[in-house]
Amino acid sequence: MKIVLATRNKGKIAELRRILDGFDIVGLEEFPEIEDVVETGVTFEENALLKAVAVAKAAGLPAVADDSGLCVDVLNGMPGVFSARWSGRHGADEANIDLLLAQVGDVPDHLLTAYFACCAALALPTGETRVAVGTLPGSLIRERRGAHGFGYDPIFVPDGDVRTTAELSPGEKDAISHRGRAFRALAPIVTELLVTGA
Ligand SMILES: O=c1nc[nH]c2c1ncn2[C@H]1C[C@H](O)[C@@H](COP(=O)(O)OP(=O)(O)OP(=O)(O)O)O1
Ligand SMILES: [Mg+2]
Repeated sequence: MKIVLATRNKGKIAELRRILDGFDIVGLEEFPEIEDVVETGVTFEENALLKAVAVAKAAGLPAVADDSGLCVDVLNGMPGVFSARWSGRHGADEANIDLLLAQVGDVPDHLLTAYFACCAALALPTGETRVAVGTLPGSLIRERRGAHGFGYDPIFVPDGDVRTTAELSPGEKDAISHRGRAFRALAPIVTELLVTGA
């Protein structure tokens, strides 16, 4: 059974196609008529469900969506659900990083703890839904390092490593990432719902 990947973020698409290896994934590029979903929620779960439900209904197929972001402790969890549009323009990764680093410019290094969060959502055309979450704890650095990944990866060092998530190989990132954790938790739920209808 085909599953639509309800995201237009190229970095996520690459990761999710690896993580959901074995599922029959079709991209949103096969549904050019489906409009972007406005992310009006204030939690990752709300936005992930908005995206999955809208695409499942529009495509008439099961859809999975990801809503994710970077939560910085000294900023009380911001940018959080606003991560993609933190600098005011959606998906402007470099401007988002610049603004975030300016905001923590006077914060001592040892207080730069943060975590990535992801909510993975599945929706059926009937409106039935499931969600799973994953997080990756770490801390921020003030200079960009690494060329892999996307978004805030060049300034995020996961706990237990000295490299940024942009310096990890794709497989290393998938193994520990918030997205890997969320979608590996969702995968058996997808199988159960699609195969057995339970
Ligand atoms: O592993 C990650 N490594 C680095 N940065 C990340 C990661 N995961 C999320 N992020 C950041 C990127 C973006 O600033 C925001 C996601 O925002 P989010 O609304 O979920 O995605 P999006 O609008 O780009 O695509 P879409 O909504 O179509 O799935 O968090
Ligand atoms: Mg988005």
